Amino acid sequence: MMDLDLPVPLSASYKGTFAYGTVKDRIPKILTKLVDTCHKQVKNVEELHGKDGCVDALSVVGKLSQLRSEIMTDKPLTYLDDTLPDVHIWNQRFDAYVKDKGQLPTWFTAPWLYIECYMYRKIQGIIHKSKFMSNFDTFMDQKQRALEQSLDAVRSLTKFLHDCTGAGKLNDCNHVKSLFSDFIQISLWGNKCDLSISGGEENAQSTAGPHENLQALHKFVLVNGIDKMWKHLNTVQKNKQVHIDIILDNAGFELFTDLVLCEFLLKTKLVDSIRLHPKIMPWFVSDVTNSDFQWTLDRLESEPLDGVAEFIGSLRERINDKQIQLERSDAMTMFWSFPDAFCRMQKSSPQLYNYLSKSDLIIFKGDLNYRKLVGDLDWPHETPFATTLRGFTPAPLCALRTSKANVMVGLEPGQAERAESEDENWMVAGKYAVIQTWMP
Ligand SMILES: O=P(O)(O)OC[C@@]1(O)O[C@H](CO)[C@@H](O)[C@@H]1O
Ligand SMILES: [Mn+2]
Repeated sequence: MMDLDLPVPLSASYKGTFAYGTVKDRIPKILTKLVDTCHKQVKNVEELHGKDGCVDALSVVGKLSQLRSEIMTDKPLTYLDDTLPDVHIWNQRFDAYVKDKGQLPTWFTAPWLYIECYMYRKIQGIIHKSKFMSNFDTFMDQKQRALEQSLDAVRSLTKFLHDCTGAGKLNDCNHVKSLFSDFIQISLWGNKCDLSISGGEENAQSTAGPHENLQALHKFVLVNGIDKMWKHLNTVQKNKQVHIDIILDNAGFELFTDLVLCEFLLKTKLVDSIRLHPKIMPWFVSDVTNSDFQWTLDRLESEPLDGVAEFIGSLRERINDKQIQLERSDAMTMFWSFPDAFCRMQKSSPQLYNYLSKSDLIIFKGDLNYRKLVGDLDWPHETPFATTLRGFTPAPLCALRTSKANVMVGLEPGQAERAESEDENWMVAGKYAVIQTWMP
């Protein structure tokens, strides 16, 4: 598709849009919480490293406060001057913007996807440059609190998994297909538990999990590609071992729903191996890093109720047997925190693209991944999903996304209007969702 035909990128330059509200209100709120978290660290760093530590920690607080102020006053973004391995990518994107637009990118005028990703990368650069806080995960306490608040749902979902997949329960193919649909939807709705949309406010699965009311949630799934995925996996399974990839999103309850989905897919032998792709750095408040993955397993394997500890034990066996693998290499994980639409992956991360081209199915979790799949452009809602991928088709793929940004494609005529009439915030409240597939 020629660039001149493309819709405009979502941007905070359009007052009243969700992007505008995000940059004007939600991002400053996230940064306020971040400054507060780092301020609370000053004492700890001083106790460990004396005066130097205090000065260093206060410098981090000062830089984060300055970042917040620059956003709120729509100042230009700046070159990144840290030593993280992807810094050149970010400065290349900065130069390309200036060359293309003839002006510096600012928070309210540059594309929303670029400035929001840039913000989280800038935070990481500030932290990484500090002398004594360079490995501090500024969102760790929020992520860990969110898991603690979701424990009832974790226990309930573990029991649900156990009851559904116990001895003799997986003999009937139609029943397995029905369970496949359930566990895909459970992983989908796990995506509501995201700490960026909530501006860092608590957003755990504090009620019983989505498995308790899938029927009621069903009408909010606007595009449902479950049948296509079921047929695809069964077709592949007839000819070869099935390997899939899950591009993870949020830690906490969402990660748990993804692990439950993995267990179901492996136990039913629908899939033979799964690679999970975390973020390389703390990202969009609650996105899962390798460290988050590890402490989540460590925390839950000491959870005595409802078989949670035993479930984690069986997951660890699958990890040891390489049926479940967590991607750890920087070269493969770095891309997920670039500001790029996924149609740029083949150029900016060929190793990852070539790896994903061998996958039998790539499942993209969450809203930010969806925004990158479709380029965060203001597509008409009835634009076919395949069109919006703009050639990003390394393998059969599926987006499991609760909608938290005002971009939604692949709808039938009238669907958007009906949803809008039901709820004016239908695209941004995480209430509606898509299970959107692309199959060759
Ligand atoms: O990718 P996720 O965790 O489902 O959602 C990320 C998110 O909360 O952050 C951005 C807004 O700040 C949006 O993409 C979305 O609302
Ligand atoms: Mn997220």
